[in-house]
Amino acid sequence: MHPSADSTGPKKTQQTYTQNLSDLFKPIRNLIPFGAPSSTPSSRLFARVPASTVILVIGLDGAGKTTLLRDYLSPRPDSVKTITPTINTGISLEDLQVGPAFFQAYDLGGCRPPYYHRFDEDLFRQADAVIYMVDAADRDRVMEAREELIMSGLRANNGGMRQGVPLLVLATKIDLENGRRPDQIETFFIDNISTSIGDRPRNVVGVNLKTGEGVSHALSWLSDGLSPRKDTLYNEKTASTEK
Ligand SMILES: Nc1nc2c(ncn2[C@@H]2O[C@H](COP(=O)(O)OP(=O)(O)OP(=O)(O)O)[C@@H](O)[C@H]2O)c(=O)[nH]1
Ligand SMILES: [Mg+2]
Repeated sequence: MHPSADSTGPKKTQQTYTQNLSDLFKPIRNLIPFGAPSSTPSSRLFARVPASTVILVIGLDGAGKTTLLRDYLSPRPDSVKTITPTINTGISLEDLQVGPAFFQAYDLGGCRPPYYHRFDEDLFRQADAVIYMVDAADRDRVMEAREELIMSGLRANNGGMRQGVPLLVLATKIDLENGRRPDQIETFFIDNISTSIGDRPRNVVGVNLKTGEGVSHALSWLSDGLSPRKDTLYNEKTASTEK
């Protein structure tokens, strides 16, 4: 809870929160000097995306966000910075620069006051791409994960993903016995909510973050679509995956 909430009540909290929201990311930019870190497979993959591209990595707790950042995108685990916003939202972001791109990960969902969704919306709105991570083996929470995506990411009135921003759904833990298959996740996350998703590039890829299965395929799709000289690729791939 925001520290001022106890003394000022909910209305003031909302105002304070809104007022500070735009300042939230300034410290992140200041903390991480822009420059080319050592060359890695991931930095080469994202080398051609526009400078300061923001890729939001989001999903419920335990979906695999930290594993993706630390084990697959980062040159070293300690390259991932944990950022606690200047206001006390109870949420921390993990931030990682990969070539010209910034990956920002945080846990979406849980038991939170409603104004937290404004935080979600703001993050979604500034994103140039969204990686939405879903634990395919957590059958009980797949519905919750979808509701969170719709509520903050897609249907927000003044926030949410901008038009045309690509959505990559990563279905993790496909190695586990009780995992839903990627095509089931696709039906649930894409086909059944196609009106909310709208006309944007989208893809669903099943991954095993223990072995890396599926990861480079998924990240290549994203980097290809964000790289200016291949801007037609999404249209081709999207067309071929639509049913
Ligand atoms: N078997 C299996 N385990 C996975 C996979 N992906 C992630 N895990 C495990 O799931 C657990 C949670 O992964 P994290 O990367 O910490 O998840 P997170 O989304 O960062 O979770 P929070 O920080 O709590 O929001 C870890 O023990 C991972 O090793 C996968 O594809 N297969
Ligand atoms: Mg984590």
